[in-house]
Amino acid sequence: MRRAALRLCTLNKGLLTPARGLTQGSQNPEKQNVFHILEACSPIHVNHGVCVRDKLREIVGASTNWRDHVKAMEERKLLQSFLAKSQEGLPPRRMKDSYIEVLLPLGSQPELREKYLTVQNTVRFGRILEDLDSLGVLVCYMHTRIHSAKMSPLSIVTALVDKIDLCKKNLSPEQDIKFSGHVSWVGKTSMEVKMRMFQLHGNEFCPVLDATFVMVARDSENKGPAFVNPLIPESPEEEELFRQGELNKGRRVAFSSTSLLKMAPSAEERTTIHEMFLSTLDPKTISFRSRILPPNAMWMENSKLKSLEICHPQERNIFNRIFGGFLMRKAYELGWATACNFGGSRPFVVAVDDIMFQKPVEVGSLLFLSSQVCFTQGNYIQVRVHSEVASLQNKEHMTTNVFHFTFMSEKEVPLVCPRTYGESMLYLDGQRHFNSMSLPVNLRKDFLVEP
Ligand SMILES: CCCCCCCCCCCCCCCCCC(=O)SCCNC(=O)CCNC(=O)[C@H](O)C(C)(C)COP(=O)(O)OP(=O)(O)OC[C@H]1O[C@@H](n2cnc3c(N)ncnc32)[C@H](O)[C@@H]1OP(=O)(O)O
Repeated sequence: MRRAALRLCTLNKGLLTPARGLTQGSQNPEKQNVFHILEACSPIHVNHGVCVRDKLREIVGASTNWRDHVKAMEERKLLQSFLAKSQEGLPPRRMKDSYIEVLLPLGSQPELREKYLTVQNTVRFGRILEDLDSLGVLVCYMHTRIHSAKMSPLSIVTALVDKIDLCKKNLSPEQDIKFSGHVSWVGKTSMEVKMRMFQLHGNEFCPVLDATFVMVARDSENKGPAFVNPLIPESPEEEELFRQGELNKGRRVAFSSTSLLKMAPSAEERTTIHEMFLSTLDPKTISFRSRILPPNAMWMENSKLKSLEICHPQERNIFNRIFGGFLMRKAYELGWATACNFGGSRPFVVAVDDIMFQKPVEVGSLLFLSSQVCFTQGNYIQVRVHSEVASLQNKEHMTTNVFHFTFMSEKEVPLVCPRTYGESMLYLDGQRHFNSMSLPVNLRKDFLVEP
């Protein structure tokens, strides 16, 4: 029985109330044609849709031309001396110090809308993943900023998308979207960031998405770890958020230590797999070797889709590696196509969890994405996308990311049947991811988030 699927976005009312000077851009008609970063203390208004990235580029001094990227990285080496020797040497920060809001004016900028549009007149979720990634990093730069320095000595990278839960709302490409985010927990070199997304309905921004990312600070050259400012919770709500961050870290450690790559499945899981195996034996032959598909089922291997990306400089991030958001968009779109192909209708995403960025992807890499359905139940399709890069010298492949997406189809989908032991482990891993969410989701017509 599925325990959970979709968490409702709940706004912590009263928490991190915007400071003086913070405005909701779309309520001001004069500002509707600009993309805002609305920081708690100093609102910044920029005149085009990539201002979060421009701001990030400014913070780290990234080059805008690829031919200058080596020089820009050389200049960043000089910032090493600004790195703290210990965390205690850094001033503590409050949650509101990193709080920012960003407005995506889809409602008023038709040229921007094109980038976000699906053929079904909904918003491309892959684009939202890119925006969340950039915003998460910007939030961390707000937390760690050195007021006296123009550039940050830190290289902040995405380590994990812990989870993204979507609320039951249409995402219209014709209404403004607002993002907000702040640091909610810090370790020594890592920061948990909570982000929310809202869409304008009438005069009100309604919550549509909750996301938790973990970012890691590295030195100026992105070669070793670097300390981040401590975080001081200021109210009972903030203390609760901080405590939750601590628990999240513990949960991740526990989840990873019981990984099927390290430990045998539980007794219940073994029974599940054996029963599935028995259901695929041909009763006529009385043999373990003749396998047939049960009714309304598909072999897992037949659900696979693959793609290849050549990682051009255009897709680089501010540290001259491939932008995490781009990797997520590509994996998401392949995952969506896999679910679409499997379920025979256009599915919509209900949750994303545990996207681990294990290794950076270098510019120029060949990125191999491999996607498959690993678990299904009712209308739900759990998809796993594995990405690896090939070294051109020795042809070795190295895993860079594993992505987990939960989709919902309009109609009931076939069972997915593992044939080998390895596939059975994928099935159980998919089931674990599927069960790790919190509330049941009922199929709703107004819940449409497409690629
Ligand atoms: C005209 C255009 C021109 C444009 C030019 C510019 C173009 C701009 C376009 C893009 C703009 C936007 C870019 C914004 C940047 C986006 C970010 C990225 O893309 S980033 C790209 C995508 N991302 C990447 O490429 C990252 C790839 N991954 C890595 O590099 C490494 O795995 C690692 C650094 C993340 C961790 O290395 P590891 O050796 O394990 O490190 P340690 O053992 O030292 O631990 C350090 C801390 O990390 C913690 N921790 C670790 N893992 C996890 C986890 N899974 N879960 C949770 N926590 C984790 C660990 O607990 C510890 O915490 P603490 O106790 O100290 O507090």
